[in-house]
Order: sequence, then structure tokens, then C-alpha cells
Amino acid sequence: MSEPTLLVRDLHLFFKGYSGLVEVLHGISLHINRGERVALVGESGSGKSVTARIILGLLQMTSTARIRGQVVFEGLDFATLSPSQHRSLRGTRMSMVFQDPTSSLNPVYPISEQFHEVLKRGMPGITRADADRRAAGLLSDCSIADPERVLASYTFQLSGGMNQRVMIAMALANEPSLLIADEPGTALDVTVQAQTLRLMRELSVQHNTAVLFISHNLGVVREFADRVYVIYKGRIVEHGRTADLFDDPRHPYTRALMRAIPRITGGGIPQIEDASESYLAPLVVHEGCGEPGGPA
Ligand SMILES: Nc1ncnc2c1ncn2[C@@H]1O[C@H](COP(=O)(O)OP(=O)(O)OP(=O)(O)O)[C@@H](O)[C@H]1O
Repeated sequence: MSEPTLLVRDLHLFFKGYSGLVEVLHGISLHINRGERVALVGESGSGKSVTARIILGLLQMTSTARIRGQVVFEGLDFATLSPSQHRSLRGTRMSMVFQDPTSSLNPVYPISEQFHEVLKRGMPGITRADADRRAAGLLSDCSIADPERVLASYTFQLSGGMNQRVMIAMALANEPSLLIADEPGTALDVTVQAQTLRLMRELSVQHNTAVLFISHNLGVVREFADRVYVIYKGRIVEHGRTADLFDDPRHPYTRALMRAIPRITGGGIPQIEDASESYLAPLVVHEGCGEPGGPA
């Protein structure tokens, strides 16, 4: 049985508040096998982004956060890594695609210079000319027809959809084994979001890159993910292969989330109005999904 790319075991997160510690994650466990696309889906405030920030090693640096549990990435237990070892993983072995490309692209430098900076993380001695060549190839892989023009541009000279592709190309520049995608494209229009997901899916297959896809929207997840974890108030409530979970949703919260799928894709963020006691029902795991490293 091969080792999973990512293993998260019994993860708890507390934030320090005025009246003591507030628990935000109540023992999350999940895994992602090599090249697998896995979705973490739940309503706003359920704990998706904080889970991603822990996997990226970002929350560990926050003085108000207390973290308990195990995160193992490519066999490396985070508990044994120094902050600098952790930092060196980001942008190389694991990277991130955000909702809004302008939040991660720098408006002051041309795209080519930003690619050079990113590529230097994985290949410290890379020359500007080699970086440009590699960046042009990456942009072509992301269906950009005129990479030289894009490389010479600043973000404000490019459309939202184009910036989104640039961000994906940069995220894949150092051939990460894990890409974390937080609702990519939702800050843009529905067409761009659909194109972004199609592109990410193709690239993940092509490069055998595992993806943790974070979303509010089960409808979008269905098109993209191999497996789904449903999260509610800091707890995983259901976990299964995408087809199994959609064909036979068993947890009351998953069913409520399914009823909230917007009829027209992109018709808004579903919010579950009536928080019910039944949503705290025990975790449901569909067949064949319990074993990390097992068949995807
Ligand atoms: N720095 C922080 N300090 C205190 N509480 C926080 C902090 N960051 C997040 N939280 C709380 O943790 C919980 C989970 O937040 P998180 O951002 O992970 O939700 P989410 O599922 O990603 O929501 P969204 O889909 O809206 O991004 C929320 O209750 C949020 O208020």
C-alpha cells in the first residue's frame, strides 16, 4: 500500500479569545493519495480555510492559534519540521491557488519576474532566460496562446481569467505533489470558474498532482473531485467517493447541503438556514474510503 501524499489525523484547532480558548476544529482526519483530487466542502465558517492554512503551515506561525493532532506530508511529520523547513515546502512541494488571482500576484512586477522568483524557490540557480523559457511552457500548458506577451505584462494589463491561468501556472511551476485550491475563480465570473476547474483537472491528471479542493458548492465539487469530505462546524460528517456520496448521501447535513445546490450553477453561496441537532449525527464513511493509501 503506497503512502498517501497527505495525512491529517485527529486535528484540533483552538483560537485564544477574551474568554479563553475556542475550539474551531474538533478532530479532523483526512488523507489524499498521490494524484488524487479530493474536495473539502461545507458552508461558510465550517473550518475549510483554517484546515488548509494548517496544511500549508501558516496557522502554526500565528500566536493566537493552538494546534493539536498530526499532519504528515510526503512522509514528513510537521511536528518534526523547523519553520524554515516548513517554509521551503511552500511553493515547491505544495502550493496554493486562491479565489482571487490578484491577491497572490504582485501588481508592481511583470509576470516574468514573478515567475523567476517562484522558480528560484525550487531551482535556486535558474537564470532569467531559463526561467522565461520554462514559464512560457507552463503558460502554454495553461492554454495561453501568446505566453511572451503575458510574461511581459503586469497583472492589471490582463483579464481576470488570464490572471487566474497565470496563478495556476505559477502554482504548478515547481511541480508540487499537492495543490490546495480555495474556491478558485469564484471571485470572477461563472464561465471563468468553470474554465479554471477544467484546466486544473486536466493539469492534475497530466502531472499526477494531488489537489485539495475547497468549496461551498457541492454542485461544483461533483464535476471535479474523486472523493469528498463534508465538513460541518469543524467536524467531518461524511466521507466517500464522489459518485457514492451523490448517489447515496447519508448524513443529514450532506442531504441539507445537497438541497441547497443552486439550480443555476453559480447562483450564489448556499447557506444552510436551519442548523439542526441531526447535523451532529456521527460520521458516515462510505465503502472503500477508510484506508489512507488504499485505492482512490
Ligand atoms: N484568526 C482567527 N481567530 C479567531 N477565529 C478564527 C480565525 N480564523 C478563523 N476563525 C474562525 O474559525 C472558524 C472557521 O473559519 P474558516 O475561515 O476556516 O471557515 P471557512 O469554512 O473557510 O469559511 P469560508 O467558506 O467563509 O471561507 C470560523 O468560525 C472563524 O470565525
